[in-house]
Amino acid sequence: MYSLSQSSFLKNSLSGVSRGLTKSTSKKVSAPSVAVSAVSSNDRSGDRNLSVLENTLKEMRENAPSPSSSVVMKESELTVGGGVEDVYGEDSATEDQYITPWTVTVASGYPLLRDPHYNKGLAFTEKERDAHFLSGLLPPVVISQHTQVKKMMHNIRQYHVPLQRYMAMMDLQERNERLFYKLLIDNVEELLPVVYTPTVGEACQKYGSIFRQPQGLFISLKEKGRILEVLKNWPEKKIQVIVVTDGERILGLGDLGCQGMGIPVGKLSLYSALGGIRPSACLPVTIDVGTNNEELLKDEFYIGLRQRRATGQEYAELLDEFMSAVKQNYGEKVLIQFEDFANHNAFDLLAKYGTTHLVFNDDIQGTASVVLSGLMAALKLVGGTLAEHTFLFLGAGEAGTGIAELIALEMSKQTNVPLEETRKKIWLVDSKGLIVRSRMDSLQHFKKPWAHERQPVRNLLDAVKAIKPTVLIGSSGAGRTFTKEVVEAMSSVNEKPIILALSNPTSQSECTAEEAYKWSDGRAIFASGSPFDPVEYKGKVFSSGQANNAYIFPGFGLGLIISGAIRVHDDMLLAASEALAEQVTEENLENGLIYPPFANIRKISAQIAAKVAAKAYELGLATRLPQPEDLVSYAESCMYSPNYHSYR
Ligand SMILES: O=C([O-])CC(=O)C(=O)O
Ligand SMILES: [Mg+2]
Repeated sequence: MYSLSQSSFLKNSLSGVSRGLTKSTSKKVSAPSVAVSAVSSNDRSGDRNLSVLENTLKEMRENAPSPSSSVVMKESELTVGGGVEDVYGEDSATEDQYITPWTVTVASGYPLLRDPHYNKGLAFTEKERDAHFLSGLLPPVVISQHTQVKKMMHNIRQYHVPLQRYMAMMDLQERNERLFYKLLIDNVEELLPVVYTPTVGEACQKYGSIFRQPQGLFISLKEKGRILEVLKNWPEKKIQVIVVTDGERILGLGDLGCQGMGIPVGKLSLYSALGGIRPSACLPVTIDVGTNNEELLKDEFYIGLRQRRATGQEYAELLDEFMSAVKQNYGEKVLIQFEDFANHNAFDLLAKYGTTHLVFNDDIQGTASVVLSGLMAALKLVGGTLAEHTFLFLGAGEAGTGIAELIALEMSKQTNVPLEETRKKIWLVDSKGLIVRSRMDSLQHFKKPWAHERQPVRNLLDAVKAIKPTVLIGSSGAGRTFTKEVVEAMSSVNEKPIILALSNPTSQSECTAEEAYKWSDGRAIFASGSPFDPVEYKGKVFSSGQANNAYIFPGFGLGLIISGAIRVHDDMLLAASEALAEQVTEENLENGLIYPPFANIRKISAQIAAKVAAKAYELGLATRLPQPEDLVSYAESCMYSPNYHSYR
């Protein structure tokens, strides 16, 4: 049997493999910075499987979204599972990472049908069936991937319960990864709400009951002291993006503990589908330090540690060990996206690791970038510059203060007015009312920059009346807080009030699209974090955009990866906002849409990636040299394609 030391190497785009080399040598290859480690044993079916291996390697070389066009390759000797060959790019993290304690067979025959990375189901051709011992294992018919997509869509549409659709999609991902991504990419507008918000929220709430297969790495307090070892248990070695949560603030649903895993899994499937990052380069991680959710602690199906959350030093040490282990195992160019941490950790983690790691907080930075982009587009409808508008937020956490800061930064760049001044155009309301100077002493540190001079105001409605904002942004995670009175108050002071209800999932949205249009008498420019269907009001159909960080993070991450960026910089967020806003057409705007349709997201992601990468080069933060001439086509050429390849 011909097997690979961790078969998943195959799924990593590969730069080359050679057999029987045991001496350390080095050579130039024109291909990416990824690795293969192949292990041959004495099984007689080796040669059969080899053809799969070679073709798969070829396929992956063709399909490799790697930043490197040329890397030095080394072969060295390992002693795992028999005669060994190992090839790895020099910019891989450490050689040691390829010494793994076990091997996995690259399947042919029945196991091939059970391997989601290579399985093509009924799309295996006659020749492939003959060559790979599949004859008789499949019914006679051979169908195309296109027909498979059609069939799956038909099947999924039979389910009327969103969670069933979600489970059908997860099953597909476990069965046939390429078909899953093909389906998602080709039907992105229909399937985004299934694999992402709002359904992923319900999936997390019920994750214990629907859990079937681990889709990511669970790192709990039990793993303290051996997180590096745990990382090595993950079958993929060349990781480019990690999305990590500790489950404490999942969407607007609160503490879901270990069951927050649905979020990194969902985000990373968008990284691949929307941003073209190879699925095998994506690692979902949930850090389990317990949960304070009493219901989950009592739930017999709960999958996490049954204890209250560790905090303070215990928490910090676990996170620190994780961050160090990631860097040690995957190198410093792996992107770590923090997702759905509670406010009290999110800001500190970003500040702490922002100077040592390539980190990005999606809720603070991704949401900020997508909202700023929507505002740039909305200004084309309402007129004026950013600095001529007044902003009021409900919610002063990660999203609220993150967006506020990016708006203030952009205003400052546009007007040459210091940040301290531009911030004064932005007001935030939290659970205690308007954030004003007299509350300064009791405010959490991330709220302090927003404490401006004014009389205290106790609630949102009074704040709208007092501030008379032109833009109202909901980022509190609390649903139904933009009441009729609030929307009417916005509409009484604005011809076209801009109203963004960002909280997710739909149940937590500050108001519905229908409410926004009805209560503003059809004048609101509205977008929301979770999608709403078009609304008919007074004979006119109103479509609203989805102000969701899903527009940003996939392209943003791609831009970081293709430039080999080593740090995230705020100017990259601004670049991403501009790139996205440029994709909004006149026609979109005429229809009240301040975001382009998701149907074009791969092209949009390439544009975002190019602008982000260009900024990384400009700032001297890019390590992939020389800079490609045409970054947009380079980004496109690096994107993962879910089309099948032939295994001849
Ligand atoms: O996941 C989403 O839909 C957007 C997001 O980051 C959040 O709400 O936390
Ligand atoms: Mg989030």
